[in-house]
Amino acid sequence: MKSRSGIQVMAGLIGMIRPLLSKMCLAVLMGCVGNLMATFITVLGAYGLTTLLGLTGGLKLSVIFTLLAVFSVLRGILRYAEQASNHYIAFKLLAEIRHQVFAALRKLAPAKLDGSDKGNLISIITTDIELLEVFYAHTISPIAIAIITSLFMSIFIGRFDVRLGLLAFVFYVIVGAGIPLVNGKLGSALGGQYRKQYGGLNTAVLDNLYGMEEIIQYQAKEKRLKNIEGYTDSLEKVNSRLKSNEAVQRIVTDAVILLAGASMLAVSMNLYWDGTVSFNAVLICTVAMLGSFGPVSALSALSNNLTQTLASGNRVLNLLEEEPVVEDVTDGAAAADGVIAAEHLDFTYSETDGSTRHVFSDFSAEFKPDRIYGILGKSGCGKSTLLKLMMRFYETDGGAITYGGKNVNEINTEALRRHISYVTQETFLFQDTIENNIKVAKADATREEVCAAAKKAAIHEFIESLPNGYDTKLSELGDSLSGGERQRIGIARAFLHDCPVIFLDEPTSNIDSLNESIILKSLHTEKKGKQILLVSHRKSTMAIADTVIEMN
Ligand SMILES: Nc1ncnc2c1ncn2[C@@H]1O[C@H](COP(=O)(O)OP(=O)(O)OP(=O)(O)O)[C@@H](O)[C@H]1O
Repeated sequence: MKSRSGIQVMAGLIGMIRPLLSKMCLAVLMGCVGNLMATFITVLGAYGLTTLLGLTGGLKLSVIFTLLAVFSVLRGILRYAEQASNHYIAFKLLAEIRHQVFAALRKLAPAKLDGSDKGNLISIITTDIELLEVFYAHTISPIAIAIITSLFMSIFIGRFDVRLGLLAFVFYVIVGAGIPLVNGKLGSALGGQYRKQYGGLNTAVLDNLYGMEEIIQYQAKEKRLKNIEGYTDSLEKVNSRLKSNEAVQRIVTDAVILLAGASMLAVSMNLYWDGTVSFNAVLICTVAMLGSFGPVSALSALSNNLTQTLASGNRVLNLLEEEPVVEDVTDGAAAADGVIAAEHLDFTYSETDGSTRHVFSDFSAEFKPDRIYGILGKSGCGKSTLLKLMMRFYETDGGAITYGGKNVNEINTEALRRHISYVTQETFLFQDTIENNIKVAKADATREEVCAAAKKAAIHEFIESLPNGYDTKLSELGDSLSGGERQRIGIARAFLHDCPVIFLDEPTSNIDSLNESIILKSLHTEKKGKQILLVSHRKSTMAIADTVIEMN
């Protein structure tokens, strides 16, 4: 995984704001004015004190009270407006980022989803993106507000004496930049570690959910629980270190703010004794110093979450920038008819962790129209991989896959996939009705077409026997259906799709011989004008193949 510095992640995330820049500027402006009003509510108190003490240079009490009333009301309104704008920007951007992430996933799938790191992917899509809200709503404008208000206050204090202004500036820099930078540096590895562990925990939980039956059957509960506990323990350890960093940061920030007030008092008193400044200045500068740390101390506190936010930002940016294993062809041929051929194929899987799995060396085969081909071979020899290469889920390292003599890399990927019905070893069922699940293959199919496809796949009678028939809703994970029923729905999809090429990967592995014979008969009837490739270990299924290709 590419690792960026905090500044690089921020630059990447800020780059996405461009369309909402004007709203962000408005939010910053309201934030600055609101925070300065909050500071001046205390500073006006100091002016009032100087007036009550009868010192020169004070303001009239009526003016002070009027300003106090105006500032108090406006402060509230501006704070609300600033927060509302920031959240509007944040949620608009989150929606945009989600669009971008799903567009990236569409490009990266199916190879990316073939990998093992699904839990991590889910935590990027859900919690990591969610965390960016903190960056957009509570990070960018606070940084801008802290810089602008600190400069304003340094100038305001500096008007009494430049040295006092400089002193204030130095303390603002320490609280607003020094402490967060040191804190961020100390916590950045921890923030990254926390996000990584969180992704790992997601993967482990998903694994256990999907493998619940195996866990129960082989009594692996203790071991799996230990595995989850391992993740939660290390998450807790990282979290408690993050929390103790946060506590130290708060203590140090408060101490520095008190030191700033004391220093301002000491230095301004010295200048007063020298006769350089009035007693007014001593009072007002000290109160202004103590009352103006709101924006910079917010920055200081922000560094605690910033490490995690930036780690999340890094993971989201990595996903957005990830190059797909295969780029879709959009300017190629629109059709993929004719003989399908694998010509001297070489292929090796490469995992993100650097490991590889060599599958093909100089493999060749040919598949002609109007025929059913059976593909045989021992487990793991690459039968499914051959189908995936023909679907162009992966690109070959050497040799070529051709359709009617055209290289698969020169055929529009969308047209290619529209040309093929691909039934995988596992049929995914959506939480929808059975009819809609079959209609995934052809959205505008009529009920008659759906029934016809279901009959060919030997699932019609079963569906009709359900109280709600084709309108039956499938529960989550489709667990309410048996493996064979799921498989037959997958096959019904392929019949409904009605393509010139059909790839079936172990289509009958869970199906009884009666239903198998109905499906095989349907395939036999359908084979005219089609190329059907059948991967199976079952002799009875292989019996309908016109040609059997043995893979070694
Ligand atoms: N996404 C992947 N990343 C890395 N290796 C993979 C991936 N998919 C499959 N493999 C490996 O490639 C080899 C070929 O896998 P493939 O699924 O094509 O075999 P198969 O002949 O269809 O096996 P089976 O008959 O058991 O279904 C196997 O060793 C498998 O572990």
